[in-house]
Amino acid sequence: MSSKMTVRGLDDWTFMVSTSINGTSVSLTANLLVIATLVLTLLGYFVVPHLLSPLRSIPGPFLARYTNLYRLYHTTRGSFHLRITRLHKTYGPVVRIGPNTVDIDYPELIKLVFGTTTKQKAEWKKTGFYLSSSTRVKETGEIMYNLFSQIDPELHAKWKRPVAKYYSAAAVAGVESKMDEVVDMLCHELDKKVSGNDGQGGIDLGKWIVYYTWDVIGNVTFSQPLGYLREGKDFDGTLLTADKTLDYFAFITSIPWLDYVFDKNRIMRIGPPSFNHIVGLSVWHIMKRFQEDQGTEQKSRDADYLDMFLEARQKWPEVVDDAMVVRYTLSNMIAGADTTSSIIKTAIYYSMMAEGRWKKLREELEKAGINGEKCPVSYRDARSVPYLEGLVRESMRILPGIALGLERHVPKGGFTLPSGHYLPEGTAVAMNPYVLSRNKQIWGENVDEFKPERWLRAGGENETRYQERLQMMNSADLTFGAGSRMCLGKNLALMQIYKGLATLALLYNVEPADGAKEWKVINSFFVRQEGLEVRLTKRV
Ligand code: HEM
Repeated sequence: MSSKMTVRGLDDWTFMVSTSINGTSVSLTANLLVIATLVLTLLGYFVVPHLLSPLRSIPGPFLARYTNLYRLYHTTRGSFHLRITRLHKTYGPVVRIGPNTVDIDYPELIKLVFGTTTKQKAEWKKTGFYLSSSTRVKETGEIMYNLFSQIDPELHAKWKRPVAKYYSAAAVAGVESKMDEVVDMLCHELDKKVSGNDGQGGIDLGKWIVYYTWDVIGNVTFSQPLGYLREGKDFDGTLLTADKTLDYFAFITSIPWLDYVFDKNRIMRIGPPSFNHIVGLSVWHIMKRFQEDQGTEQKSRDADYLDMFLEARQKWPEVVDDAMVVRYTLSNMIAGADTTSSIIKTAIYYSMMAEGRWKKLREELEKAGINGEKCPVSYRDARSVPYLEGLVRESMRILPGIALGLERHVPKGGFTLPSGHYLPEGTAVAMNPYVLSRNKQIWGENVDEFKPERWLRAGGENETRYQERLQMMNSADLTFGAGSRMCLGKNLALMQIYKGLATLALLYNVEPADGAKEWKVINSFFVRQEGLEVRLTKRV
């Protein structure tokens, strides 16, 4: 009976094939074949690897087991930090967020994964997540990696050595006067806004903060602000391009090879808008500096980063050529402005949303003997005020400037997580500063509350207990990364943040503008907030 059926089946099949030649059932048969092939291919490509994967016992969303498209989709929506926090609430400290990617919420593993000791240094290498944040040079087709995007540990160490010292706290003190010039420019422009509208209408202070940080980066790198404060707008489109490019970087991190289709495609570049303009700007400044150096005029200004990079070129000729100088300037420009403005905006937003917090900041500054006549406030003074310290640290905790998972590959030999899950060599492990800063074991039940006081010594708390608590909080703080790939510009960023906030708090009252809408937080490659509408009035 069954063999008959089979034969009949075969007959039918033959019939269909033969009639297909005449064109009657062709589409049905061909469709069945295509669908079967597709199903088998999909099974082979997505399902079989999952069934065989050593990560299959790790919990996570269903789709993420099979494809990185899950992560790509949520990253593209600009709210991945919220999604991943929810996933950790559902699944616990280990979540599989891609076929080969696991997000972990173990603050105690920061030291190991990011290699904070010499022995562990560079064992857990950066993944392809970082590669896209480089630029393909239009003219030569070369991909220009920078200090951030270079994932080869040896090359990275070689590139970093000649310039690391220029980012120390002492070296950064040398560019403070350049920062002061830009703080003055910011206040000058804000004063015009205040007197222009009598402080009644709203202004988008967030925009002015972005202009401030980009102009600071221009001034400390090239001794020339980029001009956004002066023009009062994104006059050359660079800031919009930067936003779009960072959105693209965020999108591509989940599937880095796609970058060779869209951006680093040698045959026909499809998109996104590139940082070529910033490369061009850097090259222009470098050429100008060469010409100036050949002139007889004595340099009468403080050294800027370009001077330092050119000094490195002289001292380390085997590593630093002209292209490397461009790479260094690009690291400053790409990594330094939007990250910093994001933290300042968060601090202003949370200060003005809670009754009296902005005022308290001013009172604490004044209590420390810092008043409006001392503006721009010196970094040293600003750092001496514990409340400002608490405000800045809390701003970085509640919304870190980078809120995507920082990824590293598991090294040779694999690694077993505290949960007992084994991760083989090559697994991508992500640690997200946003997730870590919501770990209740570290921060307590009120993790979602903005509370600068958590960084200060509490009433009744003795010094030893406070120091222990502080150390615990510090060890879970990944805002600037950790270990050998820690943020090189941390001192520069902190100086901008502290000086900017202290000066603004002394000179202006800031309140939400009448009828202001809720601001929008976009988790791009860096966190970006839109719509910080405030009512600004001058105080002194
Ligand atoms: C509040 C502001 C900033 C934040 C939150 C921030 C955050 C970070 C983080 C998290 C990393 C490490 C990424 C990783 O390991 O996966 C990093 C690296 C880096 N940052 Fe920043 N950054 C800030 C400001 C700056 C500034 C102002 C500069 C330069 C002017 C800068 C330059 C760099 C560079 C060059 C690296 C790569 C360092 C290396 O791999 O050696 N950053 N940053």
